[in-house]
Amino acid sequence: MEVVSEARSHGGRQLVCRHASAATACEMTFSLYLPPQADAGAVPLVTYLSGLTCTHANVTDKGEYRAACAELGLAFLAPDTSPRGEGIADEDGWDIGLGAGFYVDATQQPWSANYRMWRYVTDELPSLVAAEFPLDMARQAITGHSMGGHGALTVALHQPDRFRSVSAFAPIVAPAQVPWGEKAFSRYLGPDRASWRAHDAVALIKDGARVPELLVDVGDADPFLERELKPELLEPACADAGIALTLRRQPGYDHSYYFISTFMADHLRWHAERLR
Ligand SMILES: N[C@@H](CCC(=O)N[C@@H](CSC=O)C(=O)NCC(=O)O)C(=O)O
Repeated sequence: MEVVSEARSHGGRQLVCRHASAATACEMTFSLYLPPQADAGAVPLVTYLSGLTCTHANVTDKGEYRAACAELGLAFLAPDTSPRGEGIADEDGWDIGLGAGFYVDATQQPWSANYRMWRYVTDELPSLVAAEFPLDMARQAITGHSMGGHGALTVALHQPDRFRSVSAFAPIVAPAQVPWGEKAFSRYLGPDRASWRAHDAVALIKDGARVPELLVDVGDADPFLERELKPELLEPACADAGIALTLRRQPGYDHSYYFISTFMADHLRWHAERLR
């Protein structure tokens, strides 16, 4: 692993790192913020999964998480959203291919050669950062935005014992039912819709997956709300499953990092309470 850049921020360290990934068979870049408390011992880890078109850099530059992480003693990990590099499969459109890995392990050619983002974010990257940095992996939380909100929800629903808390900003809650998800899953997972259920938060909950509670913020001026995000589908699913859902519709907010950064500290405080 190579540290590409390091900068002091709020008394801690903002790192950008690159490494050769076995999961995606290419070089991957991630960012990691270590709060000042990491100088004295292992700190809890919040993983943030980003949305379509993003690299690690979008939230690192615009997410405004560092002041709260420094105050609360939280590390903040931001992976990339897809494999990248020469020879990696891609297709026209910002909602498929590069920047749009959808946090699944593709089973279909040509995608399956590199698009193994599930394995990357659930196994390879956590193992790497646990070995390299002072992180308390018994205290983990996960969050994300849009496609990354879908990733955070599905990862936590599959691994409820690993994460003490899960939240999301404007998540795609039922990708198998909306155009972004149908496009990605048909390419990456193939035509058998039964195989999509393992990567659809609403379907997972209906099929018995459980977390104790969820915090979800959406902006009511988000242009993707009705067609792609459909947060209302979470409400009956969580009610039937006994999952305590806090779904907040924030007036006037859109889908951008202006929205995410407004509520970032709020989410981090919510996670910190559960990571104590
Ligand atoms: N075509 C636009 C819109 C892409 C966009 O809004 N991407 C969101 C995530 S959407 C769901 O996963 C995003 O986070 N963009 C990055 C940012 O810094 O705002 C475009 O290409 O900009």
